[in-house]
Amino acid sequence: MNVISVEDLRFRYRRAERYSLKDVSFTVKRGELLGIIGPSGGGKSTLCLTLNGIIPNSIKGEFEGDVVITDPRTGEEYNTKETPVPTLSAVVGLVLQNPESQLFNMTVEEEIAFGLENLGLERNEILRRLRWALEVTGLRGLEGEFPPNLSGGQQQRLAIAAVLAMDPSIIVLDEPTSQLDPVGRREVLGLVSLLNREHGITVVLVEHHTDYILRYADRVIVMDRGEIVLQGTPEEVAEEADTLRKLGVKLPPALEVSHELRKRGVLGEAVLTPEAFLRLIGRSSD
Ligand SMILES: Nc1ncnc2c1ncn2[C@@H]1O[C@H](COP(=O)(O)OP(=O)(O)OP(=O)(O)O)[C@@H](O)[C@H]1O
Repeated sequence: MNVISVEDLRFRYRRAERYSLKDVSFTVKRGELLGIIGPSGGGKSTLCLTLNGIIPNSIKGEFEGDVVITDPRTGEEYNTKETPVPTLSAVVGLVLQNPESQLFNMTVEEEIAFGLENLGLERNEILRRLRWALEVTGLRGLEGEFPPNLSGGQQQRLAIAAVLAMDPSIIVLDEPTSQLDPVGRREVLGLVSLLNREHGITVVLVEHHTDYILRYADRVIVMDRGEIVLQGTPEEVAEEADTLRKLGVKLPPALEVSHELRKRGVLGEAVLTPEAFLRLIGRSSD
């Protein structure tokens, strides 16, 4: 079942000279983790904003094509240009780059409960969702903390908790780790994997760290200048290492090295992870 279906999408911001998205088409199946990579200015953030309808409903411009979101729980289909953003937000949660820009309440608990109170849910349901969001994001025990006092990784996990409390079946994350140190990045990407694998949440993840995308994504889209230039499984996309390098996409060292060794006839295949590389050259990764 496709939960996201994007067809011939073109978008130009008001007063912009060029289109930021050009003839973009792809689908995402229920439960998939779709990774989006590509150079700066390629249109990744713009694409994220089209997935919960902020474009074209709140940010206007020249919009052509269709983005259709299907709620896997009800089977209901929403064409984003005909659906209000709050309706779409209940199905597609959006997490942005900078956690600080998404946090504005006095405590962790208030931050998570904020959107819930506006939904008109019963007190018990609010508490159930609050507890679940705290638990799954590992923030239990920090309910009373002032969000700016949290670490970067905790702040981003809090932004994710606030989105999760809305109970979306799809989450779109636009470079959620770009402001984080390696510890924070591991925390957040670990949480994203958990949500996808253990909780069946469909994930669209824009991420500069290609190693994570190639390791965990089910499918990968590479964007450049508003267009999808490559699309496929991590293995298929990794086959195009030369194209990726030309675009300025940083490749995982295992892929770089094994790709070079394959070109020279030393290895028969290129691999995506250090573990696979060690196995290939006959050393266990244990
Ligand atoms: N609000 C805006 N108004 C006009 N043009 C914009 C706006 N936001 C983005 N753009 C333009 O749209 C194009 C795509 O930008 P976008 O931010 O979507 O790319 P990106 O791949 O997410 O880049 P980055 O990795 O730097 O975040 C760029 O040329 C950018 O200048």
